[in-house]
Amino acid sequence: MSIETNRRPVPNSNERVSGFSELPSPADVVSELPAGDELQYRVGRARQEIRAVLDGVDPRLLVVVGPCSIHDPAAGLDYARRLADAAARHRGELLVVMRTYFEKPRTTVGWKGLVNDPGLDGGHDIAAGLRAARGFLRDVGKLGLPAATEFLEPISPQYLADLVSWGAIGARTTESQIHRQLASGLSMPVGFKNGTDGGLRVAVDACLAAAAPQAFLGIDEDGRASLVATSGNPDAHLILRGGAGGPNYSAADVAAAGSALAASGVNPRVVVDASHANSGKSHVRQAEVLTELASRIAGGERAIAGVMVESFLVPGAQRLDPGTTDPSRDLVYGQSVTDACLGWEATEVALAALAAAVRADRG
Ligand SMILES: O=C[C@H](O)[C@H](O)COP(=O)(O)O
Ligand SMILES: C=C(OP(=O)(O)O)C(=O)O
Repeated sequence: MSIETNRRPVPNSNERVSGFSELPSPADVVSELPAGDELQYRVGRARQEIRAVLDGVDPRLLVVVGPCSIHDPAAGLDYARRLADAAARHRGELLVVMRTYFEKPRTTVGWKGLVNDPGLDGGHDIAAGLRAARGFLRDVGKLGLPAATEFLEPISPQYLADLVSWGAIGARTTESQIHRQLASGLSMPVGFKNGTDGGLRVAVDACLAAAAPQAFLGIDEDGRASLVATSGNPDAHLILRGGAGGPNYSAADVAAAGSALAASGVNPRVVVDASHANSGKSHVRQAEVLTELASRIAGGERAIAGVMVESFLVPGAQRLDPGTTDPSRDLVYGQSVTDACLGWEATEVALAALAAAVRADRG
C-alpha cells in the first residue's frame, strides 16, 4: 500500500526513493499469529538449554541445521518434520535447532529471502513475507523444534524474535554497529560469524559490543519510531565460518579463537560452521568437514560447543532469478535456492555421527 500524504515533500530529500508502503505493526502481526502459551514456554526453555550448552554446563552439542534459506514454506515444513524426528532420536547427545533463515545478506544482489520477497518474483510483498515467516516459525515450534535465524533488518525482530531460540549475525554484518546494538537487545543467545576476510577480531569486538547496554533508533511493538535502550546480551559467542584465506575449523584455529575470546573475557567455546568458507560452499565438502569435526569431538575436543550445517531435502542448490524464474514450474522441490545444502540422507548420517561422537567423549 503506498501512503497518500498531503504533506509537502521536504526539499532535497527522498530524491531516489520511489515509494513508501505502510507495513502492519509488529503488534498487528503478532496478534494475527500469536505464539500461544505452550510455544512461548518452549522457546524460553530452548533458550536456556542453548545457554547451558554454550557454557558447557549441558554436555550436549548444539547443532544448528537446516536450509540455507526458507523459500518454500511447505518444503521447509516437510524438512522440519523429518528433523524433529531425528532431533528426538538424538536428544541425549544433540540439541538440534533448525535453521529458519528468512533474511539473506547478499554479496552484491540477489533474492534477499522470504521476508523481503515471499513471491520469489521481485514483488517485495514484505507484509506477506513477515506473516509467512511468523507462520512458519509457529509451525516449526509446534513440532517441538527450536528455531534459529539470522537477524539482518534491524526492525524485523519485533515481528519474529519471540519465536526464535538462537540468533546469528552474519559475516557481512558482524562489524556493523547497528547489528551489534540489535544483538545487545535480543532475548536469545546470538552468535557472531567471523568476517568474510576470516578476521576474528571483528567478531570478538562484536561480542563485547553486544554484551554492553546500548541506545539506538528502532521501533516499538506498535511500529512507532523509538529510542531503544538495551541491557546487553551476555550470551554473545563466536561462529567460525572460514574466510577469504580458507577454512578456520582446524583444532589449531579453534584453539586460537578460544584464546582470543578468553583474553577479551568472552565465552571461549565456539560454534563451527561446516558450510560457507569452511567448505568452499560445497555440500560434498561440508559432509567431510562434519566427519572431521565428529572425530575431533569423539577425541575429546571440548572447545566446540556447536556446529552449523546447511541442509535441505535435496542435495545441492538451484538458481533463482526473481522475475525470470517461475517458482511454480522451474524449481526443484526441497532444494536450496541460495547456498548448496547437504541432502536429507547425508544429514541423517552426519547427525548420527555427531551423536556418536558426543557419546564417545561425553558419556
Ligand atoms: O548463506 C548465504 C550466502 O552465503 C550469503 O547470503 C551470500 O550469498 P551470495 O554471495 O550468493 O550473495
Ligand atoms: C549468510 C550466512 O552465512 P555467512 O554470514 O557466514 O556468509 C548464513 O549462515 O546463511
